[in-house]
Amino acid sequence: MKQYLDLCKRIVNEGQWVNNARTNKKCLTVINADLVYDVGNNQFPLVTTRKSFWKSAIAEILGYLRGYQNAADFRALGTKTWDANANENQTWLNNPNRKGHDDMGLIYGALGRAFPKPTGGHVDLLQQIVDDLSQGIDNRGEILTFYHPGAFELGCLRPCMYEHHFSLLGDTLYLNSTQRSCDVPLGLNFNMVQVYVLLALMAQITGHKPGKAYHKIVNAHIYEDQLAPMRDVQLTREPFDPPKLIINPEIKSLKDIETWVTLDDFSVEGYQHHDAIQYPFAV
Ligand SMILES: Nc1nc(=O)c2c([nH]1)NC[C@@H]1CN(c3ccc(C(=O)N[C@@H](CCC(=O)O)C(=O)O)cc3)CN21
Ligand SMILES: O=c1ccn([C@H]2C[C@H](O)[C@@H](COP(=O)(O)O)O2)c(=O)[nH]1
Repeated sequence: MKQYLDLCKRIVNEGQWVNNARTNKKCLTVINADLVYDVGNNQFPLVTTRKSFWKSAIAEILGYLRGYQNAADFRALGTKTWDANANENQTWLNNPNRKGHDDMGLIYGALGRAFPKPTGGHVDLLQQIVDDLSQGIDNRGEILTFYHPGAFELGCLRPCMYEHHFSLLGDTLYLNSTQRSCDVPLGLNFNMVQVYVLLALMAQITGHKPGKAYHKIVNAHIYEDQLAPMRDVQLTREPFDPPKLIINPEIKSLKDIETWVTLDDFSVEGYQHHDAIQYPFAV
């Protein structure tokens, strides 16, 4: 929580205004932030200075792991967070590659679970990583990437958290996640949860202890219409102690994640938080 608040304060105090053409809004921006989550010691990085809808964040990461590319599938899992990008962005609505209502196109897991090979065919990057890690193999390239510049025109948004690199040291699993662009009031609130859950789940299904997750953010910003609630409300509040995340120990394989896991398999213990803040969302 402290590292999140420090980043928010840094943007407010030192950020520079940058015009964003895609959203037609100005963003107060800093470059580079490195956050670390101690998954092994269950230091769940949940924001306490406002109510966090953490289940929605977990639904997003489950959808990515399943390779979903339709906002209706995300809604069925328990989050509406992709509705606007799928259905309200004029550039995407005008894109001939959009396959109709709720289509998000070739993004995130849809790419990572079927990454096109230059020689034809696809690779399921996630399945390969799970297979390697389950056998205790770390080939120093256990990288789940969602980044394919040739596919940008086929999706509603380029992936923000675009790469997750897993590493084994002995029986402990580590994760380095990289994010190119970060909406700190809204997106990061979710992304911290997702990096944490991704390492916790991958350790659980591959039979390892979770270690630390390292989250690198390149462009960290606050949109112009989010600045006042962040500076004048959220940053005036004192954080509470972090809660604990509990994951159903019956989740034992990637198949389990693909077939029966729901948000009921996750719970949070001891979550004390301040009131909700509704931040504006830039489509
Ligand atoms: N501008 C922007 N910021 C983002 O963070 C973002 C995008 N676009 N587009 C793609 C995804 C969608 N994400 C979203 C979308 C909506 C919320 C949101 O509205 N959150 C509210 C309530 C969530 C709920 O009730 O489920 C919040 O208060 O956190 C969060 C992340 C993250 N990503
Ligand atoms: O997981 C996510 C997904 C998206 N975001 C934010 C970061 C930006 O504010 C927008 C994406 O806009 P681009 O013009 O494609 O950079 O969404 C996030 O923080 N986390």
